[in-house]
Parts: sequence; structure tokens; C-alpha cells
Amino acid sequence: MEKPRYQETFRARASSDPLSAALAPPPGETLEQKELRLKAEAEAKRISDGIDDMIRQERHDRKRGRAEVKVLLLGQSESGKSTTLKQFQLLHSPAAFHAERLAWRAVIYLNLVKSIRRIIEALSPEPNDVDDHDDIDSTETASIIISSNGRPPSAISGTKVSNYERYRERLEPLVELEDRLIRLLSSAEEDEATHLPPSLPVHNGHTNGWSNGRNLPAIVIPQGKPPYSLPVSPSSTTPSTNRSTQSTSNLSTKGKEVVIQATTNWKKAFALGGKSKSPKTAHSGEIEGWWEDPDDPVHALHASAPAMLELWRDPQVTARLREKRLRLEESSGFYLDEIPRITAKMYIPTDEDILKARLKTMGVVEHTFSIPSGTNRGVRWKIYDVGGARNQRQAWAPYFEDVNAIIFLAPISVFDQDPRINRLEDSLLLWRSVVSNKLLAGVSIVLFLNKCDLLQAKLDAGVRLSHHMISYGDRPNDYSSVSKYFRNKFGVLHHSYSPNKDRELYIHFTAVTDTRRTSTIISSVRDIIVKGNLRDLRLA
Ligand SMILES: Nc1nc2c(ncn2[C@@H]2O[C@H](COP(=O)(O)OP(=O)(O)OP(=O)(O)O)[C@@H](O)[C@H]2O)c(=O)[nH]1
Ligand SMILES: [Mg+2]
Repeated sequence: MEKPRYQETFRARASSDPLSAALAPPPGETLEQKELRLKAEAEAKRISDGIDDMIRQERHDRKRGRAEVKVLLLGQSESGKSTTLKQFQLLHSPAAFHAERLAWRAVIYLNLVKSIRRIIEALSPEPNDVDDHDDIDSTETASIIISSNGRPPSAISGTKVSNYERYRERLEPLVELEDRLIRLLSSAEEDEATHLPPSLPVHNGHTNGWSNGRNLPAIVIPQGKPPYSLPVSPSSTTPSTNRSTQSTSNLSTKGKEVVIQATTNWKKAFALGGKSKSPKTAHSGEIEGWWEDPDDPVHALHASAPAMLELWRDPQVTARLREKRLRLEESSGFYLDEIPRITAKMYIPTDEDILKARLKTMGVVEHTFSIPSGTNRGVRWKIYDVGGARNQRQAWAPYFEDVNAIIFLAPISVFDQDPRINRLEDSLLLWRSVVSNKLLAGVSIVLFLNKCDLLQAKLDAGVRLSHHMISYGDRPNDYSSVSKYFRNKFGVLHHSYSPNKDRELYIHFTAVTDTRRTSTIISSVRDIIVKGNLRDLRLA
């Protein structure tokens, strides 16, 4: 009978290898013992070959890019999903991130102009509701905030700002600038960025002047245009259109935030478009800057800078904002403390500025990257950033089917943010529906209790959690107690509602605008996710 080849190898090695010598057949082995031994060896060989095959297959899959980890970012609107995505980009594809730096100028300008508009609206002697959280559906269960004196903040009248009319007048050019910036961003795919798209709404009959803040349009760009992609490899960020279920409507009159559909080319257009950014002469190497282009938005902004500064520093304005409980420093896209720098003609956004910039997501944005070294080498990562507003959440479900991990963001500073609905309750409800979802039973879940920096500032300023969440009772109003309370609240919901009782929950306290802290967290989250998916990916 022909001997199995592995036995020959065994024998050949036995004379030189001490381990093999130790494992050599015992002297005086009976025929029966020998048979058993050979059987065991054959079985071991079969298993070992199987493992070799798996490793080979896995290597092959990695080469062909089939080993993929898909991560979905979830959470309510303004929870910090897109900011987290920016941090992933900054960490894994910095070149692509930096290539988009100039494009963010338009968004930052818009954020600044919006803050000014909110102040002007708050100063208005006419009653108005300064509130831009349009995505909260007030019919859902949630607790209504009652201010400490029992009256809604808008009912409080008080400090008159003597220069109000003058400020309005001096800052009037910003109304036109806001329109222009919106047009620039939203018409990025037209040949000329100066035409108003036919269906673009205008300010509710106010073709000029500060509106009352209720009817500013959300700009929604229709889908179906070629997707935007940066020429960077292996990482890139692209709008994901394949599974998006959002409407193709190009007009929304409800929102007040600028919304740019994931499919538009706004970054490219604003960063590179226009003749003012091409070289002056072919070989001079001298680049003519946007500041030399008289049509660039920076000029109108720069001209209004002194009025903006005066407004923001006016003690009567500060008093009025305090009475109205409008804490702009806690709101998204806050640049009022840096007016001279932001409005400078040669202003270039820093990484921090870009992380602070607020642009509401519509549709789904996909970011792909690979890590060149370490245990995760060769694995392709796909991160999906979805819109968190209520009308966007129907687009989430199709992604539940083949996702490996979820990073859920819950901003824990928002408990007093909305006068109608406690946004923290909204976050808890959303969290419950995600952790109880059966489709996600096998998916790793990481929870980011986000905006910890704002929570700390709020508590330091004396805002009491128990005034907004009665269940907090008379516990100490300090950061340590409050953050533990929130961790427990989210943890208990996961424990009670998860269909998978073995699933471990990883909770991080985060401030995703802080790059240093966030990059450490991202690295540890990456390892947790890969470990959690070892078996699925056959990486072991
Ligand atoms: N101070 C502070 N600001 C944050 C933090 N996380 C996010 N922000 C800011 O909050 C705003 C909203 O963040 P986004 O990342 O746009 O929120 P989102 O979840 O993508 O919102 P949607 O696209 O509407 O679903 C941005 O201006 C961010 O810069 C944080 O931890 N601290
Ligand atoms: Mg977003």
C-alpha cells in the first residue's frame, strides 16, 4: 500500500527536528496503535489543509478587495455623523480631505451669515420664533421643555437694542450674500453658477430684506446627476445613490437649513471653478487668488465685518440674546467669535473650521478607505453617512441588511435645546428602535455619547438637567454625574431591548470636533469592529 506523502515528510524531518523526534512513533507500537495514530494524523492534516485553504482564499479575497467592513453612522439630525465621517477622512485620506479645504469656505460663510440672521431675528420687536430645528415631528412622544419661570422663552420681552434699525440696515447686504452663496452651492453643476435654477424657491415673497426666519428655503438639488467623486485612490468619498430611497423633489419649503443633496458637485465647483483660480501665466507659478476676483463672496462679507463685530459685541445684544435664551455659541456652525479671521480676504479654512462647518445631509454619503499596515491590512472599509432628519430616516433600512457595525451618535448636550421637544428623548427613542431591530441582531454597536464639550460648558453655565428631565431628580448637576446618568440610560435600553443578549455594547464619551481625542477613539473602534467580525470575514 502506498504510504501517504505527509508521512515521508514526517520521517525525513524526524532525524533533524527535535520536536519531530519527540513525536516519532513510540518504540514497540502495536499494529492497532499504529492504525489509530495514522488516522489521527490524517485527520490533523485534513484540518490543517482546510485552514491553509481558508488563508489562501482570504488572501485572494483581500487582493480582490472582497474583505470589506461596512459601517453605518446613525443618529438624529445634528448628532455629529458627518463630522465623524470627516474625522475618518482626515485620519485615512488626508489628501482628499485637504483637497476640499477651499470648498468649505462657502459653507462657513453661510454658517456665519446665518448666525447674524438669527441675532437680527431675535432683536426684532415683532414676536418671532427663532428656531431652526425643523426636523422634529412634534406629534411623537417626547417631553416638552418648560422654562424655569413657566413661560416659553419667546414670551419674554426685555432689553431694547437702540441700534437695531441701524444694524438691520448695515447688514442688509448679507441677505443678498446668503442667496448668492446658496445659489453657488446649489447650482454647482450648471455651466454658469450665476443662474437661479428654475425651481429654486425664493424667500417667501421677500425678495429682499431680513425675513422672520420661518420661511427660508431648504435648497434641495435633484438627483440623477453624475455622482461626484474625487480622483483619490484608494480612498474616496462618494454619494451613494444605489440604495437611496429619498424623494427626487427639488423643492422644499419647510426647512430653513441649507441642504445639499449628496449627488451634487458643490465641493469641486466651489474649490476649483471660476477663472480667478487658474494660473496667471503658464509658467510663472503665480496663482491668482479668489480675493482678486471682484465677484467672490468674500468681498461682501469683508465689507460687513465691522457691522457684524459691533453687533456681536454690543452689550444690549448680549442681554437680549440671554433673555431669549439663545446661546449661539452652542449652536452648529458658530464662527461669531472669529469674525476678523473668517472674513479676511485671504481666509483659508483650517481643519477645525471644516469640522465645525454645518451642512445638513440629504441622501447617503459613502466613504471608502483601506488601511495600509497592521492587522487590518488590506481590509476595505466602507462608511455610510446618512441624513438624520425625520424625513431622511426611511433611507436607513436598506443598509441594515449587510452592515457589519453601527456607530450610533447621541448628542448629550441637547436636553434643553428645543423649546417644543426634548431632543434627548428623541435620541433615546431612536436608539431603542435601532438596538431592538432584529435585522441588526448580529451587528456590532458602538455608541458615541457626543458633544461632551458642550455638555460640560452647559453644566458649568448653571443649566440644570433636572429642569428638563424630571427623572434626573436631585442628583448633582456636575459633568461626572450627568454623563454617568446618560450612559446608564442608553445602556439599560440596550440591555432590555437587544434581541442578542450576548452583544457587547461599546460606549465612548466623545466630542467629534476634537481631532486628537477622536482619532484615538476611531482607532480603538476600528479594532473592536474587526474583532467582532473576525468570523464573518474569516480573518482568523
Ligand atoms: N462642539 C461640538 N460640536 C459638534 C460636535 N459634534 C458635531 N458638532 C457640530 O454639530 C453640527 C452638526 O453636526 P453634523 O455632523 O453635521 O450632524 P449630522 O448628524 O451629520 O446631521 P444631519 O446631516 O442633519 O443628519 C456641526 O456644525 C458640527 O461641527 C461636538 O462633539 N462638539
Ligand atoms: Mg450629516
